[in-house]
Amino acid sequence: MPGQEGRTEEWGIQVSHVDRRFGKKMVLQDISLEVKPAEVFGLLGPSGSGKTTLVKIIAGIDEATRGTVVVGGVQMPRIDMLGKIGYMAQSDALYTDLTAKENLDFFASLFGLPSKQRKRRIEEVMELVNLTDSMKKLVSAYSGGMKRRLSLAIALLHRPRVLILDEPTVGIDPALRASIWNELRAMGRAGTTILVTTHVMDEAEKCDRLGMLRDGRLIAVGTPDELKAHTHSATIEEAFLAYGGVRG
Ligand SMILES: Nc1ncnc2c1ncn2[C@@H]1O[C@H](COP(=O)(O)OP(=O)(O)OP(=O)(O)O)[C@@H](O)[C@H]1O
Repeated sequence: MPGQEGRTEEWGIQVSHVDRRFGKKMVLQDISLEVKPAEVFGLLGPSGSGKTTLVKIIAGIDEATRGTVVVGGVQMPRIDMLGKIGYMAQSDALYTDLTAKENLDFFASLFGLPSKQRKRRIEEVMELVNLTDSMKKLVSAYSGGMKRRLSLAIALLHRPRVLILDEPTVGIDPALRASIWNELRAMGRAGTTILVTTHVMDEAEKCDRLGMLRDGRLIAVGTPDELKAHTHSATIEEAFLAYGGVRG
């Protein structure tokens, strides 16, 4: 239907021959990868390997020096994709002098969430990240982990078809981390395409497929089992090291 969101099968991500250079520094080199619709795809790599730079380009916040990125059939960056992509940055983009509820209201209107659905959806996402009791608190009084959780709630608010999460569970305790991952898996099954960066190996195991980045290059792509089998490794960490990665 014209003007309607695409069908689930259209919401994949295609990255083709992407370079990103900052001055003389080549931060991403010839990255090509495909995230299939409704897949949970993990980007794994040590600090400084280029994960954030790559997800920013995919989300349309930064632009490649060379190469193309297509999300949901649309070449990025495109301002009108804002409402279709949920992006959670590594540093929280929150208004600290507002309450959580006020932040959610602001982003809900920015995303064009119909006001009828707004209240209910805000309650749902806050419940999901276990912040219901802190809805009216000023964000300046939130801990680091609470801010991460609120950022995640905001990224989920408009039920985006594509969810891009940059280290979403940093500073979040193991029990809540497990419940957030359960929810991400459920969203994947329900048709959301999810791209997530992580340092955490047990999170990597929960992804359908993984891309391993080192020094701005993609050194391996596959399911966790494929990557382990290919390198005769017992764990993803061992596989990563076998592919030439370094510890994060
Ligand atoms: N705006 C910029 N100008 C110059 N260099 C940059 C810029 N943004 C990123 N870089 C460099 O690009 C490289 C990759 O950074 P990036 O943040 O993408 O890595 P990362 O894998 O996400 O690391 P981390 O896990 O620590 O977040 C780093 O060497 C960083 O210093």
